[in-house]
Amino acid sequence: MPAPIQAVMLDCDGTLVDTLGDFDAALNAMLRQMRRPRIEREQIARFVGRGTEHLLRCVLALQDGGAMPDEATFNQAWAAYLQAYEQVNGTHSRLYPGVREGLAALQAQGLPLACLTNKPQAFARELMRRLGLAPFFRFIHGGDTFARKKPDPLPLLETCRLLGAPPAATLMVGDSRNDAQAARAAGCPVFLLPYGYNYGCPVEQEGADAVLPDLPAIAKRLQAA
Ligand SMILES: O=C(O)COP(=O)(O)O
Ligand SMILES: [Mg+2]
Repeated sequence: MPAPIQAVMLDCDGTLVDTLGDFDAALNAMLRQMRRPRIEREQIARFVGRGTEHLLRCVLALQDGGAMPDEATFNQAWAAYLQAYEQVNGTHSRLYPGVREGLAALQAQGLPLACLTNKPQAFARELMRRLGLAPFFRFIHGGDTFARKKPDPLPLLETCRLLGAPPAATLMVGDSRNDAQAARAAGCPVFLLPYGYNYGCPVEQEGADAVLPDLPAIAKRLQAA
């Protein structure tokens, strides 16, 4: 770790919260409404992490032999999905083990924290509130907060600026190559957790500064540094 860490940004889906149950419920409600076949969780997990547009395009293309949806189909899916997700948000989600303790340990070290996800901001804020995590974060930023989303470095750079810490001293904690690529491009150090959604690939190959088992292990590593 080149510079002492002054602030931490944490991804949401696959890092803090196992949201696969919410994605499952909302996507299958959308597909039902569109009179399409259902999709299984294992398949959904491979599409999570690059935001809602990407998720919907992947699901529809999978069902249509790889053909991307036309605008009307996409717009229908988008409206149905957002409505369904808003209804289920948090109902079928659970925190990964150690998340609350890990966030408390980071906070106890005096580190300002931000949640930085590709989920729409309104859904992310409501989810954090429902799970009781909102008070840990100075900012909760989503995929629609800035002009571009991860793996673009922009949301990380903007969040660092708001946190008042230089990118080189702001740690990104995530579960996927989007987080690693965005962090690299922003000049932020990055730790990955192995239990989330990384397109079905092991996170060890994503070039992170470290892969650690859970959030408490990350807090311990920062304290020891
Ligand atoms: O793709 C999403 O909707 C959320 O993904 P993230 O929380 O891992 O950024
Ligand atoms: Mg993630």
